[in-house]
Amino acid sequence: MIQLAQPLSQLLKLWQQEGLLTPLDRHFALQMRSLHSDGDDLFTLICALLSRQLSQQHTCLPLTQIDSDNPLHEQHPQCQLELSPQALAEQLTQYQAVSPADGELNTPLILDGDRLYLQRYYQFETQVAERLTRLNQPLTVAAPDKVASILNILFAGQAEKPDWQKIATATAFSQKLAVITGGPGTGKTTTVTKLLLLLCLEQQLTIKLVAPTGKAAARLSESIKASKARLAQELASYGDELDLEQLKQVPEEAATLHRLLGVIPGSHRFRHHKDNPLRLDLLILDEASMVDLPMMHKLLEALPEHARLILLGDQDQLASVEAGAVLADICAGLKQTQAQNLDSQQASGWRMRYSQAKAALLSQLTNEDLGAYIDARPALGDSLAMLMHSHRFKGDAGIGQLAGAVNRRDLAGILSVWQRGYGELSWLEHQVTTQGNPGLTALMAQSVDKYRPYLNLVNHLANKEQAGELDEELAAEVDQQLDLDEMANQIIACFNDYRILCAMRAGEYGVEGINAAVTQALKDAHLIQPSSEFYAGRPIIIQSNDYNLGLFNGDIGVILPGHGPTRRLMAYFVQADGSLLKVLPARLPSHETCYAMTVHKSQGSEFQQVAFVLPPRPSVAQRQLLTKELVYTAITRAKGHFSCLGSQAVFEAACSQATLRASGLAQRLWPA
Ligand SMILES: Nc1ncnc2c1ncn2[C@@H]1O[C@H](COP(=O)(O)OP(=O)(O)OP(=O)(O)O)[C@@H](O)[C@H]1O
Repeated sequence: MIQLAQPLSQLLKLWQQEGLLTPLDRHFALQMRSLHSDGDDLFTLICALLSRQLSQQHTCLPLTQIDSDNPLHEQHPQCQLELSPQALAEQLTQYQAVSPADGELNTPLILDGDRLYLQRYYQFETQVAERLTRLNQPLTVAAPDKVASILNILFAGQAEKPDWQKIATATAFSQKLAVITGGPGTGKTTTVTKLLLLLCLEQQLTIKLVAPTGKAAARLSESIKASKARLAQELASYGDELDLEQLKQVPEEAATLHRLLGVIPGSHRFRHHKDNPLRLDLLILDEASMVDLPMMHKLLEALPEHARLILLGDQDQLASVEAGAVLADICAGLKQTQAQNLDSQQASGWRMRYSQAKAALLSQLTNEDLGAYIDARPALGDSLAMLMHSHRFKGDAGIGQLAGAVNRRDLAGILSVWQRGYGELSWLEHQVTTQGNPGLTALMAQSVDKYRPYLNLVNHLANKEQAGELDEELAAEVDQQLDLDEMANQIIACFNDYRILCAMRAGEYGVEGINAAVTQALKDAHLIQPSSEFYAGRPIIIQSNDYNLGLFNGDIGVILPGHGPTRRLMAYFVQADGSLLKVLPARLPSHETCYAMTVHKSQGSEFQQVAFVLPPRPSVAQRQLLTKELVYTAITRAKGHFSCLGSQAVFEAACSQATLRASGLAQRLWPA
């Protein structure tokens, strides 16, 4: 059944040394071998492969994807399987540790068709699918004509036909689950704000807004506030027809998911769960693409049975850092092959699928003809709404064009966007020689220039600090005059104008190398004085959760002189509600400098200007991480300017590779 060049325990060690397995993968396999089999090599190998899948953020091991000639993808294969996937599946069910999906499920491993799961992940996946399917149900619309007339006012003067924002609002109003997806600037927040106003006009609901990170929650609050202000202006002339006072009732404060679920310090469990559900009628979750399968499971478990759920996000962005690609799986049923793609509005490769009843109701509410989108098997389609048209990247603006071409994996299109010479795009070419890399030197010069306004503000504040050290009374006076908090807010906002995003962590062109290089360049330009670990102006990113302090993985802060006569250095963070959190540097959980950060960590954030760094000569392992979702996410973090330090070959190779996460969720939600 299995051919090995050496005893398996030696091979496991070798594979770990070669980076083909993590230490955890090897230990898991050895543990399972000793607990659940009498040293069976096939079983042990399969356990190692399953654990490796989980380490690579897949939720299961599809047996059909195992390369029987070279299961570990080694350079010189040392292991061969002599079983077809079917025979392997049959063999697996012989082991006591494996049970079939329709069985008792009290074994550590579950085999569902050709997919092998850890029991826990099988349960996460099936329960998430079951709850989403249960949420996919229509709500009674008591007064459809009234709702239709309000929608007409909310979406008056829209040129787009059909008006997908209006349809999305009607979908979310009339369905217990709504998933509103779209790229940056397609109007997700605008749509949700109009929906919230419609709900406030029609019903009394307890509504909560959440996002996966503090940064994303803060941005959601800001966007909703801005959108409410725009809406108030747009609707000013409709005061007789709409009770505009209700706009004030539209909630705008967003919390993090952790905060909503109630963190219990020192525990992985949350205060809210199945037996202590959240107290709300409607939950709106933004940046849903960042939520992994286990977290989505926890959230759905804590959602009270009667509650409605709205997910917002961009299905084309990087999948979650941990296992699964939940939002992409939810949208999977709308993905079309070229031949099925009948209509230019959905030219992006997506097409809506409505039941007859839903299409009729949506047509009644929106006066849009949706007959072309009726599907005999709509599955989750009635709950989905996709916004395709970006209002941010107007006309032929470069960032939007580039993001679109990358998303379509259109290499000729990508090249032509770069060649058109848009002012908002710039390319820095790697020219690595023994003398150095002029491309990197140019990136450093650009970064000194872009971080200069931020550091000038910091130094302005630090100079006041010196005045404080000299004289306590004067310091107190300066405190009053200055409103330090306001200044800290300004400084953090200024820091967020520019960011370097790296494809990877390690190496000269990863976050570590680029941070060291920028620190040196800023020091040479006399903008910072990094004589000790903490210095005024050092930006930091938190790397673990500290529930007591209220700091979470990915939170970004800056080190600044604090209040009071001593003006000790403090780390300042803007929290989800916009308030400032100040922490003594010595108390910070693990953190690192963040002039540069990974693209993964940048999800949920936006910057006026982004510089993206690709490695000049990626290793085999690094190449696997370079995907079109990574490049798309990096580009769409930029609002005003995007530059890339790279080489054409690496950029194109990354854009040619799409992320594929093994999961059974899409099939459960969209049965064939
Ligand atoms: N139908 C529309 N017509 C004109 N402008 C619009 C329309 N919808 C949205 N906009 C504008 O586009 C910009 C982006 O809208 P919005 O913030 O709602 O998008 P979003 O999808 O939530 O973006 P992000 O993904 O960045 O959060 C806003 O300035 C908004 O005013």
